[in-house]
This record gives sequence, structure tokens and C-alpha cells, in this order.
Amino acid sequence: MKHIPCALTIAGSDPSGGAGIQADLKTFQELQSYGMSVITSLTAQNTTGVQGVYHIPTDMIEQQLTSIMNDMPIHAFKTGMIANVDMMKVIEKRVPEINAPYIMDPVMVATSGDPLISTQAQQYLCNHLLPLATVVTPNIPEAETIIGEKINTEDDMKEAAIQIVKHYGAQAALIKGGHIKGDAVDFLYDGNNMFTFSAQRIETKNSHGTGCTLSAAITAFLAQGASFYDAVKRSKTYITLAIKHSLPLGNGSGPTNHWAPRINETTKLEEIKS
Ligand SMILES: Nc1ncnc2c1ncn2[C@@H]1O[C@H](COP(=O)(O)OP(=O)(O)OP(=O)(O)O)[C@@H](O)[C@H]1O
Ligand SMILES: Cc1ncc(COP(=O)(O)O)c(N)n1
Repeated sequence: MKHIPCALTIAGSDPSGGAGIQADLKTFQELQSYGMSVITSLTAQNTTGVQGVYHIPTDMIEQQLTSIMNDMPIHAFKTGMIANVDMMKVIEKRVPEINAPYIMDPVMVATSGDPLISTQAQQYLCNHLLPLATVVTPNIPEAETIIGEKINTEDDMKEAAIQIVKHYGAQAALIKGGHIKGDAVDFLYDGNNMFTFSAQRIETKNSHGTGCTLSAAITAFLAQGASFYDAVKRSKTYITLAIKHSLPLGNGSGPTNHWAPRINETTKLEEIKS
């Protein structure tokens, strides 16, 4: 039997389908990894913002994980919205047992500006979960929270990536440039080398779920055995096409388009123009 790559997401639900668990599973499916999910919180949200949140009791989060771990292979997994310290403690305990590449999207605030995790959880994430991550994928505000310094330039982004690996113990850090002017440039530091992934900035308000989608794509590729560099490069192409063809749905920041990368699967990153 052919190897079946299995990817798991541990994250919150976005019923409007643009971010969280729903974005992750769509991405796993498109990239041909078998998708599984542990839901940490149910949000009531749409393209305009977050209207409500219900946190799943921690024993149920643990039970979901146990059901998967007792029966299914996990070749790579990611975390997204983990709202509080009790949930983080469950994940911290289980990460070594899962024993697969761990992609951490340190989700803190939604695109709409609504906070998704508590302030204590931000601290716990930095001190306890970051050292377990194979790769962490902060946007600029998240990287600023982690290192406690402002990030204004590409040099600051590179310095943040180095600090996160050297100080906090993540194996690699990908700092995403969606929240800074100019081209959409991301920097990956793997403890030895700094890699740059650059795409032309696409003018659109529809960027709901871009971070979730990028980290899910990296998870899907790592589950298939890709190298770090290849996983990030292919994921950057995937997200760039998904943003370029993003969907004008809802009254706020619409979702990315997961069919677009399939249609354009031979496209090179440098060729994508807005
Ligand atoms: N307008 C854009 N044009 C092209 N690429 C973009 C654009 N905005 C973001 N990206 C890319 O999308 C990916 C996600 O980056 P971003 O910094 O937006 O993450 P994020 O803030 O975590 O996303 P989210 O909107 O889910 O919170 C990165 O590769 C980034 O460079
Ligand atoms: C459940 C959940 N997880 C993550 C995000 C972040 O995504 P975005 O920053 O695009 O709103 C979100 N809005 N909801």
C-alpha cells in the first residue's frame, strides 16, 4: 500500500469557512494529505469579525487527541487558535508523544482585530510551546509580541527569526510579511541559514485565513516528507495564488481561494502578478 500522508490540525472552528479548522482541512485536501482535526474552540465569526466564542472543555480536547493518536498515523501536525493556558498544557503534554513535525501558527488576534487568545496564553505559548515547535510561523504583530520589540524593516524581521530560534528554542521560524508595506516577503531561519520567499503584493481586502492556509500547506507538505525549504516554497506559491484569486464573499475581509492553486499548479512564484 502506498504511503498515505496524514496531517492533523489542532485549532478553532470558523463557521464561515475562511480561517481555522475549515481553512486547514481545505488546504490538506487540495494538497493531497489526509486531513484530521481536533477542535479547541467554536467561534461564531464571518468575514466582518468574531461575534462569539465557546471554548471546548479541555478534557474533550484531550479525548479528541487520544482518539486520533490511538488509531491513526500522524505524519505532521499544526496548531492554530489555542485560547487558554489549560488547553496549552494538554497540547504541551501530547506533542512529544505525537512525535512528528510540529508547525505552530501562533494565532493571537484575528484579521478583524478581535483577540483570539488570552494574554496569559500568549506568555505560556512563548515559554512552553515554542520550544517544542519544528517551525513557528508568526505574522509581524505576533513576532513583536514574542520578542517584545517593534519590527519595522526586513532586517528587523530577519533578526526576529534568529531570536525566536536562538532564544525560544523553536527549530525554525518563518516570519511572514503580510503586515508590512511593499512586496509580501517572508523570512525562514532554520538555525543555520536564512531563506527569503518573496511575492508581489496583491491588492485585495480578502485576506481572511491567509496565515492558517500557509501553515496548513507547510504541514501537508511536511507530512509528505518534503524538506523545510521545499515545503515553505511550495506553500508560498499556494497562498499567493489563493490570495490572487481570493473570493469576494461576505461584507468584510473575504476568504482565499483553494481551487486557484490547483488550476495554476505549474505557475512559478515569480510569475504571479496582481
Ligand atoms: N496582499 C498580499 N499579497 C501577497 N501575499 C500576501 C498578502 N498578504 C499576505 N500575504 C502572504 O500571505 C501569507 C500570510 O501572511 P500574513 O502576514 O497575512 O499572515 P497572518 O496575518 O497570520 O494571516 P491571517 O490573515 O490569517 O491572520 C504570507 O506568505 C504573506 O507574505
Ligand atoms: C478559528 C480561527 N483561527 C484563526 C483565525 C485567524 O485568521 P485571520 O487572522 O485570517 O482572521 C481566525 N480568525 N479564526
